[in-house]
Amino acid sequence: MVADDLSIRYRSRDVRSRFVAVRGVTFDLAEGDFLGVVGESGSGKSTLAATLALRGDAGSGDVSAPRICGGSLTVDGTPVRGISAHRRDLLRLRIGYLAQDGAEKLDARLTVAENVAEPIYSRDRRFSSREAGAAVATIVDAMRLPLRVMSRFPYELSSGQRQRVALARALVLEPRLLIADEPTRGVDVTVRSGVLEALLELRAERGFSAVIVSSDLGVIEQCSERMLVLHRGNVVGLGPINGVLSDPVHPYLKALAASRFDTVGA
Ligand SMILES: Nc1ncnc2c1ncn2[C@@H]1O[C@H](COP(=O)(O)OP(=O)(O)OP(=O)(O)O)[C@@H](O)[C@H]1O
Repeated sequence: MVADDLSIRYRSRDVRSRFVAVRGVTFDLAEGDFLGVVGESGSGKSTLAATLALRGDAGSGDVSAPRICGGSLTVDGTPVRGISAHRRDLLRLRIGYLAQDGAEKLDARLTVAENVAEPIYSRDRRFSSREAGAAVATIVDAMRLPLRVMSRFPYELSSGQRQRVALARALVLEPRLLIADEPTRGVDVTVRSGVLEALLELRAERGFSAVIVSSDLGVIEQCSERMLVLHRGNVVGLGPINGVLSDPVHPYLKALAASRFDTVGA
């Protein structure tokens, strides 16, 4: 994936909220690379994540969806700006996407196993149920969830468990690229590290690349080598985490560097 001077805006009917939410993002992500995206609330992280996952507006007419308004985005060698909805849908199959509200979007009428299996059957209705069951159990287990949750309904789980179910759903098709917006949102601190370790183990096994969004620097440090820091829609830092925080000039980077020191000292 390559983003080159990528800018994203919303085109709400309300003129006051038609604005460029993310400006001039440039990075590349090689196979197996994990890139963390950090920033305070409203800095544009989810807007960027949805766009990278090709969930933005590509002629869908959805006015609430973010839209690329400058620069370019290339996924698997395909420039995505202006591609047809059909080609975009095919590309999407290679991307696992955990939206920020992924846990809330689980289907309350389906069990956990059915929710996780749903992308498999959306792709191929006649897929073998035995193979689908094995793929679901493997990924649910990898997300450090007890297998007994498979027969439960989402509302019977804790919010952190639901987030892990949503993450399992994003990974069940073994995507080449994962875009995970707050993968540890609501996840108990005692399990958080386990979930991030599980992602790293899966990377070692499957070799996928990922963009991991979090407002928590500790989460990013644990699962990625590089980070991109957003502040009010602008990139204020990009590179190896230690490098970005070693000599911060921007006030937000200074605050991030200080928070890291506090955490280490605590
Ligand atoms: N559908 C939308 N229409 C118009 N503006 C939007 C829309 N969604 C988000 N925004 C605005 O875009 C900006 C970036 O929002 P975004 O959700 O990407 O930030 P964020 O960094 O993910 O924040 P948080 O950590 O709180 O989720 C904010 O000013 C937000 O109000």
